[in-house]
Amino acid sequence: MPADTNTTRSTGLHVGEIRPGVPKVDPIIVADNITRSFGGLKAVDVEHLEIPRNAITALIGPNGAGKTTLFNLLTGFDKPDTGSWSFDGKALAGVPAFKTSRMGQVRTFQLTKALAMLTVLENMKLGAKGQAGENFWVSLLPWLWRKQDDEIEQKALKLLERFKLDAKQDDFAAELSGGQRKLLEMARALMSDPTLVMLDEPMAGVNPALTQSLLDHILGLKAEGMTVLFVEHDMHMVRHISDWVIVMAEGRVVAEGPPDVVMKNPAVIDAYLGSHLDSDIGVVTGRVGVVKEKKK
Ligand SMILES: Nc1ncnc2c1ncn2[C@@H]1O[C@H](COP(=O)(O)OP(=O)(O)OP(=O)(O)O)[C@@H](O)[C@H]1O
Repeated sequence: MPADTNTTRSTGLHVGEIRPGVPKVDPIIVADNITRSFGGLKAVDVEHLEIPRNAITALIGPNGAGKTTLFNLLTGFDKPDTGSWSFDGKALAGVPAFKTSRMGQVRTFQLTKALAMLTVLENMKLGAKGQAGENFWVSLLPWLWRKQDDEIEQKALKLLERFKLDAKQDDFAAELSGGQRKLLEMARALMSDPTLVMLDEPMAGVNPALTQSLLDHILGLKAEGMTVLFVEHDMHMVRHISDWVIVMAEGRVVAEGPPDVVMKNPAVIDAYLGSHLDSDIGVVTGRVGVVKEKKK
């Protein structure tokens, strides 16, 4: 992958004045009037939102802002009360999760108990799409599914090598460290050759020793032409890795823009980001265009 592409922040992603809901030059997701309530609580109330293609977008906001609920809606794991949205120009409302993933939109999952009881390689194989076993007629022809199984295994092993988990292929996923689990979640997502990868708190529980590796892998996805959308509380990561930041609060998009612009917005800093903006992990990622300003 070209080194400069890997570290260059994408700019010029939006059209016109920066504001919540601003149109993007080349959006991969376009969402309109998405609402989802739980009882009397409107967890998500998004009027218009566009996610830029082949860029890294962070979705941030305080606890309970609606980030996970929006993620669930966009990926078909939950149904909105109202709204429509498209992925790559195709309408997605009402499309279930397994179909959105076949269409190229995949999300990572925290390792559940059941998945933790499987080996690393078995977890990877579960991430493959269009497996022969899903097709009744093909499943009756053992030579067809055995060949496919071999191909899936080869692909899984290649990815495990890339994520430096090949030595762990026969270990139970439960035995992995927090950071290795995150790498496995990402590697498993790549089994379906996605165009959009949605990461759920990729840095949560990651030991600093693996931070750089994780960041490099995420930058690598973009360098390969994928789009990344992630929910994250780690503001250092958000500042340094994202090309675009979307801020949610109380279900709504309250701000969005390039990280340096959003994070200089006093309302965003005071209300949502707290005061830990004074240190910098630019040295870790080596990204160009790193935000230098420190909060006074
Ligand atoms: N299944 C549910 N049933 C009832 N209320 C829910 C459900 N899921 C989410 N909520 C509520 O919706 C609101 C938004 O929650 P959500 O998990 O989307 O926020 P979040 O921004 O992802 O928060 P966090 O950063 O803490 O993960 C919260 O008030 C939450 O309690």
